[in-house]
Amino acid sequence: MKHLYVFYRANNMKNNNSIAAIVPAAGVGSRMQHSAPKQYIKLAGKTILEHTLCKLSQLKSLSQIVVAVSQTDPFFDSLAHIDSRILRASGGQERADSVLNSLLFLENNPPEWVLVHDAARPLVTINDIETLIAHCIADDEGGILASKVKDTIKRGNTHSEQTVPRDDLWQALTPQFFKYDELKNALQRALCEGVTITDEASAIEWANKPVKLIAGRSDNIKITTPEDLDLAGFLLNKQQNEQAL
Ligand SMILES: Nc1ccn([C@@H]2O[C@H](COP(=O)(O)OP(=O)(O)OP(=O)(O)O)[C@@H](O)[C@H]2O)c(=O)n1
Ligand SMILES: C[C@](O)(CO)[C@H](O)COP(=O)(O)O
Repeated sequence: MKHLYVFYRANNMKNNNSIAAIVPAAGVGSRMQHSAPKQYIKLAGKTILEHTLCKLSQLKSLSQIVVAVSQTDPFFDSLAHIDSRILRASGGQERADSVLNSLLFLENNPPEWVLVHDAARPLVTINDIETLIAHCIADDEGGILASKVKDTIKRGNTHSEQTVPRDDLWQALTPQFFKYDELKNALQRALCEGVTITDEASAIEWANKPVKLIAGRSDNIKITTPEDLDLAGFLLNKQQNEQAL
């Protein structure tokens, strides 16, 4: 019995304050209308996914970088050179399924925290990620990068019916940073009950747990439609030039 207990502890105990990154990269990019999934479009010399992984690989605090890709993804092997911490998990039908699969992939040696970051957001800065992690760990609460809505917001379909007060409106960005157990349980339960989950915070909110809003740069855009490509390419080049100085 004692042996069994020791075996259980060794295999299921979380490393204190350990952090694994999860990168959902199994989407098809339907809104991009490109021949390949958008994460494999090349901008400023690298694919979007390579840019994202190069950013995360600068974070020494990460124990693993789990990338969820579709089962037929032919490109994953070409990413291994970026960082030895990169591991492959299976993508799912929706983004939330890809994240849950990645959490389950980590189940045998779970980290204390997970940092979930879209493959499609290569412009995130290390400074913003470190700020998010520091605030959440200091307060022992999960949170997300978000940017305050800047434009006047209208509600309506063909005609504007209302101007929506925006004082407390934020755009959700990634990374989103939560305790491993809390996120896995919330996501599993919410998906089981058929709740629509578009980001990790929506699962945590549904579970009535707090989500910190940490102001991040609004140019951490999610590359979604063709008109995002020129802007993202310009900003990636700018970041690379600044880093080279
Ligand atoms: N089944 C899915 C769907 C999305 N994603 C990932 O989640 C991130 C954000 O999703 P989104 O921008 O919506 O990507 P796509 O689903 O690829 O785009 P679209 O909705 O236009 O098809 C992307 O990095 C995408 O690869 C994923 O891992 N698994
Ligand atoms: C997680 C996310 O990037 C936050 O903005 C977003 O929810 C991804 O999905 P979307 O359906 O494209 O909003």
